[in-house]
Amino acid sequence: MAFIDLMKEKAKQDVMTIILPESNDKRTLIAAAQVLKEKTADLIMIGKEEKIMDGAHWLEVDLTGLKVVDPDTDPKFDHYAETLFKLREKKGMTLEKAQEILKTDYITYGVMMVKEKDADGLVAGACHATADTLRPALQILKTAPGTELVSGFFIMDVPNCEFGANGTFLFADCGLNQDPTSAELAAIADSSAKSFRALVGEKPIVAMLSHSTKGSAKHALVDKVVEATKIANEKYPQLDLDGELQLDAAIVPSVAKAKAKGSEVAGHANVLIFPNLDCGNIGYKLVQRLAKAEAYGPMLQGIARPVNDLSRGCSAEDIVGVVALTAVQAQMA
Ligand SMILES: CC(C)(COP(=O)(O)OP(=O)(O)OC[C@H]1O[C@@H](n2cnc3c(N)ncnc32)[C@H](O)[C@@H]1OP(=O)(O)O)[C@@H](O)C(=O)NCCC(=O)NCCS
Ligand SMILES: CC(=O)OP(=O)(O)O
Repeated sequence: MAFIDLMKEKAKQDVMTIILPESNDKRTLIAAAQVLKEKTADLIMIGKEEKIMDGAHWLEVDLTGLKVVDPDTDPKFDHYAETLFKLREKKGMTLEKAQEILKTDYITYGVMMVKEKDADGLVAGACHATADTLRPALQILKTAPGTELVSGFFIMDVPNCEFGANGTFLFADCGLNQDPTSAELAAIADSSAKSFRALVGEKPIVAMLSHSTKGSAKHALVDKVVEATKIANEKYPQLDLDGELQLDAAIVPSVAKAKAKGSEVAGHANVLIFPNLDCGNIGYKLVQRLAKAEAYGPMLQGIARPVNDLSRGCSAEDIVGVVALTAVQAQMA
């Protein structure tokens, strides 16, 4: 069974409530209809019911079962405004500002619903840049206890691929941390291994990627990954993790033999940790667009409750996939 079909089956076993706040986005409406039909989640959209139903009618999709929350009439509006004000008061938030944000920013409204456990998770980003999608979640939900930082990953499902876990990989960080330090890279590796095990269900084999394999190049960029590998191996000795490795040495057994003899990770990696966001973001888009891989994300890991992002280049099918993965994360939260 394909990875995403397994996720959908899991999601159906204990149905979670997921918010899709971008009710003005056509792909989101199409995706919502499919999610409701496949019963992988109960859905809430934020906005004006009449407008959403008009959109659905025009797109000829069926949104029967959808719950719509309108901030203008929601009886919980005042509670959310008061809570947001209190949460962010030290950062200069006023009650008036909180009310204004919640009237106009549906993503923040949805994040407040997740915070207050009126929903189990949220997916947005089809028509908002990542910074605008994730900032409210980082500010309001914060990092999960026991986690050093929030990071962004993709599950990549590559067709006709013998590498990774039968073509399934986790790539991180592809969405959030722009220039992680060595310590942050090590923390991203640990979170990624946990996410891979939880979602893909296989043993994570983690490669710390670089343009160098085991000292083949010298540069401060390489030193950062060498240090990250050292920190990760000291801090998380239970992980199968190695670095610094080039991508071919990380996933292709024959290249690993030549470049990284003796490494048990090289040639077998299924969790790929990129040295910075340029590499991660460009790397996932290359694999998605040129190898025609399914790319689900950017998913967040290390956040207190499930909120996940999308690329503005996503399809309705991608949204359906990320909703299923979010529901599975919510089941485990
Ligand atoms: C997400 C992002 C906007 C946050 O940075 P920012 O707007 O400068 O905001 P700040 O650094 O002030 O962070 C806002 C809050 O989030 C928290 N935060 C930011 N990054 C965090 C992380 N990785 N883990 C945990 N918390 C984080 C901060 O601590 C801060 O909390 P506070 O306001 O309670 O003090 C920034 O990291 C970013 O732009 N990332 C790249 C996104 C992107 O364009 N990706 C490419 C496409 S996917
Ligand atoms: C993940 C990502 O790159 O998002 P966007 O395409 O919206 O910038």
